[in-house]
Amino acid sequence: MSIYNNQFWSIEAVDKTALPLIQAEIDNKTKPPGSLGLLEPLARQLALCQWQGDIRPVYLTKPTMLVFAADHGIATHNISIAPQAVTHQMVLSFINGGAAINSFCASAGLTLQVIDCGVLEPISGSHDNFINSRIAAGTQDMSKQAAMTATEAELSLLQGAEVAKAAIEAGANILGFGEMGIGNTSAAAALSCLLTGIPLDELVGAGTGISEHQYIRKHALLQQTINRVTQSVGESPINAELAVQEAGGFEIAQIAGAMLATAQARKVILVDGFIVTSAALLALQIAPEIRDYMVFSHCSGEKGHRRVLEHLEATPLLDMGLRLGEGTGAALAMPLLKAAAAFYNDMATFDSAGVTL
Ligand SMILES: Cc1cc2ncn([C@H]3O[C@H](COP(=O)(O)O)[C@@H](O)[C@H]3O)c2cc1C
Ligand SMILES: O=C(O)c1cccnc1
Repeated sequence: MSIYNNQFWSIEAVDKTALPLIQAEIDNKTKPPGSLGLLEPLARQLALCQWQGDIRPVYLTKPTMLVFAADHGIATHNISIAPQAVTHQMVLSFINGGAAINSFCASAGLTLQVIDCGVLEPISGSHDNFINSRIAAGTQDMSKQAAMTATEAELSLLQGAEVAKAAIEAGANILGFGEMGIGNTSAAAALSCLLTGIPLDELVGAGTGISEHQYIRKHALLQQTINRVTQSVGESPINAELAVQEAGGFEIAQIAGAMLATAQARKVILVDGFIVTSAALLALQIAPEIRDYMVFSHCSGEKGHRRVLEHLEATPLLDMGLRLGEGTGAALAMPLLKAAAAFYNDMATFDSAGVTL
């Protein structure tokens, strides 16, 4: 059985026959219909994901942010503002609590875990909030050859799934996904292009904020990558199995595996920015049913993100020009999920409050 097929993952779409009952519950709240905007479909989605045959409160238990990190061969071409060593340095900062994602997780009440999927230099020592899930010391340079082998790609999906399962077993029923990996806006752009057929021009952005000079080099390297792959495969878009090997990063592939395991357990997936969305594209191609469990937290300032969200017909909760990654957009959206659950659970109905229209 192929890991690139939902027969392997057995993800079940949510039970849409529950929709009228859930919608009626929302419409009975003391407010004009639809007046809570995007919070309403959000509450509906949470209720559908947790549906057990009758109307009951929705719960967000031990919300957890998983930040997957890895290095990228393509980054040796100086297409980021930072050298590859910064991936390792930022992972240490996540472990030590000093990064933006630490601040936002603390303020939103999220548990944070950091996962090394293939940072060049391994992290030494053991740490409470750190998981070693290494595949290799960075991917190969995708402009010249496939980023990873078939075995590495499969292992990435499986190991990512294990990380999510462990977080769910520890009590989480909602998982946010973040990433760290210098050069990974390049991997995300190439992967999104290969999976969707969206023109590369619309997907290559400034990442960390590179110069025009660097942008031209980044674009050329990504075009070289797409040409190399489409010439060898002979078609475009290509399937998830090939796309992840050719252009995936270890963190992106593990995020896709973790998302698949999250939906398999019928738990909610909180998608971050451009890079995490490229992992979502991968997971969606493997099991389209996963879509029901995905909440798109924000639209990043990275050029391709809006285009990919449009392609997915996804409405992000926030649009704040964030372009950091790490899971920051997902963490910032967490209070909105709590608010959606709160109004769904606690708000009075017209009957109970004695309000009549
Ligand atoms: C100090 C620093 C902290 C970061 N935190 C997230 N990223 C973000 O930037 C990287 C992607 O952009 P590019 O493709 O241009 O390298 C990823 O590591 C992403 O998480 C950071 C980048 C830097 C430099
Ligand atoms: O949207 C993102 O995920 C993003 C954008 C720029 C840099 N790092 C991440």
